[in-house]
Amino acid sequence: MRTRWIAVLRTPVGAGAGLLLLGVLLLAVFAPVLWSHQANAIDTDHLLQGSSAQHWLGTDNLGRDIFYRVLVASRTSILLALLATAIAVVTGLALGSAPAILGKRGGRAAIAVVNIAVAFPGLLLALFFAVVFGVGAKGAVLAIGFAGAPSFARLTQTLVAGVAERDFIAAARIAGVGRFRMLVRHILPNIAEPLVVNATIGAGGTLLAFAGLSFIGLGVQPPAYDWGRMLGESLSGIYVHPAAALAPGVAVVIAGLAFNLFGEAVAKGLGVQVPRARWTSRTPEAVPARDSDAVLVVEDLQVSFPGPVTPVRGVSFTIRKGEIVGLVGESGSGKSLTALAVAQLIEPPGQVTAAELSFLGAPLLGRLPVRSTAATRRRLLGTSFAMVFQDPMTSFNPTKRIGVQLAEGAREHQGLSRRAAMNRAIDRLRAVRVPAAERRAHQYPHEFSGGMRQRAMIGMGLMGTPALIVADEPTTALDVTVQRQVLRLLETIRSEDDVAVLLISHDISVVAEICDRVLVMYAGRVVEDLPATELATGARHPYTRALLAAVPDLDTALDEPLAVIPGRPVDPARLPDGCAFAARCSFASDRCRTEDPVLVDQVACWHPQAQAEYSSFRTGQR
Ligand SMILES: Nc1ncnc2c1ncn2[C@@H]1O[C@H](COP(=O)(O)OP(=O)(O)OP(=O)(O)O)[C@@H](O)[C@H]1O
Repeated sequence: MRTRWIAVLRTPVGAGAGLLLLGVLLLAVFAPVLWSHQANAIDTDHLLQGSSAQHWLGTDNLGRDIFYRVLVASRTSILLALLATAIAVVTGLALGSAPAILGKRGGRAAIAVVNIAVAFPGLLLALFFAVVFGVGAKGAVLAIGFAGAPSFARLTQTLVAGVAERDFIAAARIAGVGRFRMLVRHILPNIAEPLVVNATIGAGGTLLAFAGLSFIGLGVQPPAYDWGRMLGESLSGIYVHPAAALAPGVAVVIAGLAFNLFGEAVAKGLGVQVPRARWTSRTPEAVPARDSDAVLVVEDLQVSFPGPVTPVRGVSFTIRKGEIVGLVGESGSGKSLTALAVAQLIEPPGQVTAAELSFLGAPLLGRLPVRSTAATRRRLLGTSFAMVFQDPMTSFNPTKRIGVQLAEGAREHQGLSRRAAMNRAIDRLRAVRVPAAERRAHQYPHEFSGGMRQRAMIGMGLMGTPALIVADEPTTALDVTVQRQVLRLLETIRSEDDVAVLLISHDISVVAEICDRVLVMYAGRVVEDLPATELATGARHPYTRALLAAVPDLDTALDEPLAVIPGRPVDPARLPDGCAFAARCSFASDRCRTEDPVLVDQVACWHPQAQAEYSSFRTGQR
């Protein structure tokens, strides 16, 4: 990051703005020390004089030198502007990050407050607060600070929401990191840069606003003086002594420009822009897992969004100890939403309902059973549940060392000391075959290769004693060799530690390679559930068959076009009556177009096909 700032200062605009700002700040520090005497010296022989060799910009009504007074006023003007900016930023940061800390209701209230405050013109707010806090420098600082807060609150909200979407936040949430800690350690470091840049630009505007309040007599009071006050005092004589009125005005413009230009140059150089949903559910009674080996029981899971649109429509499955279950389907079939719902990562306005959603026998939805608390539910997920995301680059917080990120959850849930947690992190990195684990633990995510980052992500899941790893397209961003290594690693973890795995992929050949069972999803439903070994011969749903037929292999004729599934996946907002796949299915009958088939005997189809061998698909890799 430091090198990027240096690069900005090396550009002509960056260097110019930086020098100008440095000059203004040095002036604010040293001018009162060097020239207070000249600025305050009263010379009754030279009252209200124009420019002369002795007084370059003339004198005021007490014969004081305007030039030196403009220089000396720089400290009050800039200091008060910086103070007001600091108040605006801190208040804005507190208001803007409140939704991330306060949960659903408090968050909504904070957003409403910000929305209302933003709707008021800043100048009106400043005048209102100036009257509330009283006339004078203190009142003006508070007034301008609070008047500037809503725009920083909105900026913070936008930035926090942007970071909250990232996978490393989801990973930290699954690891059970608390809201406050999440904000301080994961979110704020990632939004600090745009905030600082915007605060710098904002300081220019604050300087101008402060001069405005002093100009109309609500800011700095005599005998103190700032540029605004000087401007106000000399305005009446602008036609006789223009320099006396123009000089403080020019000073405001130059100082304001210095902050603005510098902020803009840095924003441009760093690529900084100058400007979701929580858990609700039906409340089923706690249903104990019916199967003592069941790690995850999902019964009639629905995920919906306002529209209304229900991209996941009644998904049911059970994953048992040490089982690897594949969830496969085209893009948009609802695989990721299913995984996110299981991980409790669907945010409002998204809604999750299920007849049952339980993990290791504990219900994840609805009212908590007696003697259970939200903290125990969080701890259960934090220690026994792991999620691996598609993009290993976004899965880690870029500002923190890998080892620290792995250690964080262990410190929180297992109460390990800093050193013990770091030792476990190194041990887990070794377990996922990261070479030179001790050295690597002290490196940042960008120093890891893609495959190594993905393995480190799996290592993060292994910090506790996971019973289930949900891996959402864990190999899609990796090349084939690394993809194979990651799949092998998941398989090894399963066989060594009896960990269950839900592997999500749009690639049926990846799923077939390591899974025990395959769930095929289409338009938010599981349309077929079958053992992976039966994929080649036992698939009965026309959609599963179409997915299999679209996988090329060494026997695929090179001179013929690759098989594709005709048509496009359905839009969850516009589901047809009957079977959602009917429009693309060559076996569809009138019944298919009017009646929606349900999963019976592991297949949801009115015309399940007889078992057959697929020439173009092999599961022989297993
Ligand atoms: N926040 C949301 N609001 C409305 N619709 C959404 C939202 N998130 C996802 N969807 C819709 O839900 C459907 C299923 O999305 P999901 O991400 O689960 O698909 P997927 O099968 O995982 O696809 P991919 O492989 O591309 O990730 C998509 O049509 C998507 O547009």
